[in-house]
Amino acid sequence: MVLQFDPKFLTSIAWVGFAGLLVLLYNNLVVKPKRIRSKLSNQGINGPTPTFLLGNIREIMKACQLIITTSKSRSVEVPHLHEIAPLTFPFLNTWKQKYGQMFLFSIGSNQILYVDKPKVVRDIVTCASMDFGKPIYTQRELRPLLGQGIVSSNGTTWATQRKILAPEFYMEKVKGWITIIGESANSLLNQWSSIIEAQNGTADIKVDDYLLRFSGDVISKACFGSNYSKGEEIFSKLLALQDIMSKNVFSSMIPGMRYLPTKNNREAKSLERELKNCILEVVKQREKSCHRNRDFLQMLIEATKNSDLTQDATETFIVDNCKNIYLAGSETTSLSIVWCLMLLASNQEWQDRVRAEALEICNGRIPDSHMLSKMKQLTMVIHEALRLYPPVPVIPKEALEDMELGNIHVSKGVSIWIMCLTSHTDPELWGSDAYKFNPERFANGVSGACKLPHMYMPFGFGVRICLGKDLAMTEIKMMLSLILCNFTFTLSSKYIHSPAIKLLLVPQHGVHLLVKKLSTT
Ligand code: HEM
Repeated sequence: MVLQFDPKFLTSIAWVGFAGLLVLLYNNLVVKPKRIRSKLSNQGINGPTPTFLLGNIREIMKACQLIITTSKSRSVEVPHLHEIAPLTFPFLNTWKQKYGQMFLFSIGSNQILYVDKPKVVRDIVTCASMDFGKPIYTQRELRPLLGQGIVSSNGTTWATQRKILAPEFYMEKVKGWITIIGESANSLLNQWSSIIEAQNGTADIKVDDYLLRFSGDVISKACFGSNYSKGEEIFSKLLALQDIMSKNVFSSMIPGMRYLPTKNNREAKSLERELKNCILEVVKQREKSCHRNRDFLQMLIEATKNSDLTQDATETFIVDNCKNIYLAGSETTSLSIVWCLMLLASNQEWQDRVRAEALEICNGRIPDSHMLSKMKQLTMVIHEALRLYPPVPVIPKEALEDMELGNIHVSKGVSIWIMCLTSHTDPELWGSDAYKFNPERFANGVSGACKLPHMYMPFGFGVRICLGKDLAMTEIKMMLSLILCNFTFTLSSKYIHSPAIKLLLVPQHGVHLLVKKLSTT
């Protein structure tokens, strides 16, 4: 029997559907944001007026553009004071002066509550509720990059992923990777030595890419074991995808933007597909081979074997989490080393101090984890660099349900930005030298350095705290101690001090160092 419908009936259905869609859009783009704003305004929290669809994107882009233009002509010198929030987030700085330590602004239709008040930050940092998660906009807007992996997922999906992934990065596991880390670091030393030799004793080296290769190399080997050359291919595709996505981070948040067939969107889609195929190819090879490595990829494969996930869900779980570990673990680590080198190059006294410590402990050997744990002065320098130049300068969260945070009623759907750049340099918490490089403040740990230790959060906070913290600290210490034992370095005249945001806190023009072999006499 063939069902026949009256065309008039079908037209009315289409109109009802269209009207429903309009109501839904009106509700999401106008009614909901207005309700959120008015609820916060009643609690004394205000902010810049948003425009329809764009929110405050125009002001944000204008402020950032101004900074990019002026940075091109900025002088070479590293400032005596490392006050970088006004350079990197000029719009937040302006609004903070106008609306105080808490205000609301919008990116597209996303309502963002900026919080800088120590008492409220403390309540947020200690909130263990599962209703407090990662912003939904990161899942939506950064989907090609992050998929539904651990970095952006929420609820039970996140809890399952964390339970499987976290033990793989405990210190005991990291100790098992120490040879891989040492070998990858050694390969950088050999490359720099050859360049220095070829340039008669002093080389001007832009260090960023070497360090990114180092941290990518470590993850490739730790995650993919013997298939690590495939890991390198995956890493370079991910970097290309990250580059595309970081170009229009704000405009991609305009509602509907990600559906348009723009050049960027098409390229991102195609790279996303290639990445998926690459990772699944390695998985297939593994399943055929009788040789089973005990690496991260194998653990992901085995975790899905005992689950009731469908074939599609299994593939998504493996692919997205491989991508997440590369993204979360490579550039963050390499940037931390780059900022440490910049600070040590411009503070000769500290460079000499940490070199003396590293030489004494290493005594000509590649350090093991016990030797690394004895490097107290180096740990102080790393903490100080992470304080002044945290690679993740803003930690975004979202109220997934209506909730109370530090006496503020926050509606479901409000994103909350905790900016560690500012909490790391608040003179009330760190003293009058808060903007100065002074690793000595960490001589008695974080609690000795800061009046409210929870305000130091380079690795985030709460249940979502970085799970690669131990691996990152081990890599940073290994690389820095070996560089210090083999080379001396100062800032090159090519270096332009220009911290900028490209998803992470990066030196916009890279870090150029003048590097010499350390004389052993
Ligand atoms: C110095 C280097 C690193 C820094 C500064 C850093 C910083 C961060 C920050 C700020 C977060 C967000 C925490 C939050 O939302 O409260 C995070 C999450 C995460 N990091 Fe790291 N990270 C680093 C290295 C690594 C490494 C080496 C790995 C692994 C290979 C890694 C894996 C992750 C993962 C998987 C998450 C998501 C955790 C979750 O949501 O449950 N990170 N990291």
